[in-house]
Amino acid sequence: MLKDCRTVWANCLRVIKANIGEQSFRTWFEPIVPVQLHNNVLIIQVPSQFFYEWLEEHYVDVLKKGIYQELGPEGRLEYSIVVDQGNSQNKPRTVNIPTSRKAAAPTQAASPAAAIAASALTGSARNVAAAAAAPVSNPDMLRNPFEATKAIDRNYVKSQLNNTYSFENYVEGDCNRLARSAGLAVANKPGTTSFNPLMVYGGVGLGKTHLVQAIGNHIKATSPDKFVLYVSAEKFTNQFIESLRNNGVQDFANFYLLVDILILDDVQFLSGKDKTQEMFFHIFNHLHQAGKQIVMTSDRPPRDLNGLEDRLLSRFKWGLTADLQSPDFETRMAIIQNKMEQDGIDIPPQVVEYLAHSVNTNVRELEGVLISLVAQSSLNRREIDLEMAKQALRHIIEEVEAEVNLDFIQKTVAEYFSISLDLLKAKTRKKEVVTARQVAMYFAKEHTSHSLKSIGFHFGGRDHSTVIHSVQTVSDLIDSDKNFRNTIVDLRKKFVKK
Ligand SMILES: Nc1ncnc2c1ncn2[C@@H]1O[C@H](COP(=O)(O)OP(=O)(O)OP(=O)(O)O)[C@@H](O)[C@H]1O
Repeated sequence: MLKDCRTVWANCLRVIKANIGEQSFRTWFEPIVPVQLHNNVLIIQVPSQFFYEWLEEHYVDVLKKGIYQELGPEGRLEYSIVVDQGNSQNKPRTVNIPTSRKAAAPTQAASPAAAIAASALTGSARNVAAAAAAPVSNPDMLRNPFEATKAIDRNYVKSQLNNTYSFENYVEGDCNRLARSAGLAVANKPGTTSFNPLMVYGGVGLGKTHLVQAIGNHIKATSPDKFVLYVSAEKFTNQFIESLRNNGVQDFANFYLLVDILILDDVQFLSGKDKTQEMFFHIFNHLHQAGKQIVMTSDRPPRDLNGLEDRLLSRFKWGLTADLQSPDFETRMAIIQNKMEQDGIDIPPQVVEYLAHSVNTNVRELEGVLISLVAQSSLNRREIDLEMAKQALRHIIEEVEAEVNLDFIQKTVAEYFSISLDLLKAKTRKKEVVTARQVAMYFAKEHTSHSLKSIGFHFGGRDHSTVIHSVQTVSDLIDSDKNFRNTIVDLRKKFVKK
């Protein structure tokens, strides 16, 4: 009797179902569509390259068993798949790939750990010439994640969002404007903006985790049906290693494939971890192709992520890469005020200003200083005042003041000449303001590594020739005007390390 592909596949499924877990069956076999049976070759359609690779790695034995039972020893299996071309410009195409092994009497199933270790993911299948056809997709493939997590090792959901991180308490400044607004766009329309993946990078303690957690919290609050997962790259790696050890790689992948918004923190941690990168690469492809949102952080720009595979790095560039810089004086002030409000701390304005001037390294340090000051105050039962702040922060301040920065110079010079900071940077040509501005530029050139162009920019957007002129004028006045020389000597003391 002539068999048709649907009957053969239905019978194969029966064999498969009896041999694997229900969750795995639903995730990996229900989305498959039988398309053709010809000369003992059964062609099945799968939704993606990753899907095909996963089947070949993890279920080839059970597939062989089914085919053998239905079509005998000469039976063959071929996959019709959507090939990821590794380039967002190219549309996916469908290719037919024969299974790596021919149907045979079933053998002992290889352990998933062994399979992944001997990974055939980069095998010849990738190079098979593509035959153009319509892409295949099956939206049912992603099941209700919460249902799935019941069946899957609960360890995977342990690292989660901290709801104290929000956009509301993430202070905006020049240092983070692009990253913050891209984050907000992603949070409002996950998976549908061109910021996918969104990669946020920046130095230690500048707010990467806060920002990406705010994205996750926002999505959770506005779309409770979405499965948002925040995980550090370190945790991801440990879970993966653990899954290898426990023969639980399928469960690991099953779990991650169900995520709607994947937030991977500190992606630089994957450097040099080839197998983990490979797993992440496939999860990334699958989620991206299914229109799911991916958000990542890194302590450096993608081009400096040595030890990460090129194919992964090239995918990071598909979306948007936004950096976080150290906050400027005004942003530091706002961050302190925000923190005071949040924690109900009361600190006099001049102390706030002093802190914002003195701690200009990173936000975490700024917060740390604030906490230690509050602790000192409560231990000594004393109101926080400038003296106490100076005393408490002596070590940090000394360190920081050793590096005189532009903010500090501008503020000190403005104070010395009794004019406002705004006026110092304004367009006005009033004589006393011009002199103060020229002096401040002179010290900026002397004490910072800013270029002439950058100095001009920080003084109300002036060009570099204005800075050259200012420095020259001040030098001439030092030579010709004794009073002016004394002013400079006086001021210079404030910028020299004691
Ligand atoms: N713009 C900001 N507004 C308010 N708080 C901020 C801002 N940036 C950072 N913070 C706070 O600073 C602290 C450090 O931030 P976070 O942990 O997000 O930094 P990170 O860049 O992820 O650091 P690491 O490099 O160590 O992972 C957090 O308490 C965070 O809430």
